[in-house]
Amino acid sequence: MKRLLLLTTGGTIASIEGKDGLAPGMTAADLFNYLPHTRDYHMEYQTLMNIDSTNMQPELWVQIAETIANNYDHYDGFVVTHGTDTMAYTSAALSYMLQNGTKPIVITGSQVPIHYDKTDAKKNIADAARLACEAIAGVYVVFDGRVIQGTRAVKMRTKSYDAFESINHPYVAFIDRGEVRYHQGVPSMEKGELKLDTSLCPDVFLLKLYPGMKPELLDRIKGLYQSVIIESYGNGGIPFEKRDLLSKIKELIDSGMVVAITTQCLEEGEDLFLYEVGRKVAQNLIILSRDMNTEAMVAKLMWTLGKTKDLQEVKRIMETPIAHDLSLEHQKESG
Ligand SMILES: NC(=O)C[C@H](N)C(=O)O
Repeated sequence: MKRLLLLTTGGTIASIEGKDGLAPGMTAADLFNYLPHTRDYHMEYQTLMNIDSTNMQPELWVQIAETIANNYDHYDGFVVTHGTDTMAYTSAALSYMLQNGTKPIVITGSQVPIHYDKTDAKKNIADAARLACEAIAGVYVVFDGRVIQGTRAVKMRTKSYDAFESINHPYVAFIDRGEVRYHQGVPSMEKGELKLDTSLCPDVFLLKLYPGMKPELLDRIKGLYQSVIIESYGNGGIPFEKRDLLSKIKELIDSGMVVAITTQCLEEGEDLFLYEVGRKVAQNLIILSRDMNTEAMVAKLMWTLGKTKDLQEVKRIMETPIAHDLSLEHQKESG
């Protein structure tokens, strides 16, 4: 019989109606009571926090990661319940902070509170516990029967049950009536000891580009942040005519800031070298996102800056795949 640890953090799954609207109010014991009785596992539980995931912070990621690491030897798998709004950031952050493990860490939540008659919560938490019994390693999001690599989940829908998709990466598995069907075989496991690395530097600014943006904005973030991720357009270009953002970016880099370029397009990633508007940027020391999603970029950059401020080294770590967060084939194919 597997030993599982359920850690609850709040979110809609644990929410009840308060006078100001839905807010988390159920404990880990309450959620545990909704799980089906089974002989497959023995589960213990702990209420870690009780927040709407809108209130999630990098320091709380560290708390979740440390709790898992501290209990790692005592359990075979972990289920973390979490609000959906920032679940993809947390799943990515945990993927970086907890590497080289040998056990599943499964994050789930729901679109509808668990105590409602019609809810996706019961299925999601049961599926998550089911996956946590598997002999696989790493961080996964389980939602609506889909198993998604922790670095590849993106919340696509605000209300529907199929809220999450796996972006730029195959689904790991599907869970149907308690049966786990792996999509491309059981994920292979690195043999080793769990490596907990929670050094984070949250000085990461995220900027979505739009026609008409004032380049002077970037002067305001100098000193306030150590880095900026720019969600540019399409394959990844930066305007250099009229409102000249390109010169500002050069200034930022010269001042020692880390600048990363990603794209507003969810699928297929950036390809900065394709167009003049991109190649001009690429002449600078820029971090390339390849086909990483923004949630993973934010978490990875915070995690990387927690280790080094050396731009070359930051670039090396950011552009190296960790926990399947980016595919190197991606640019070979398109370039
Ligand atoms: N469905 C949800 O869980 C949304 C909620 N606002 C949260 O992220 O905590």
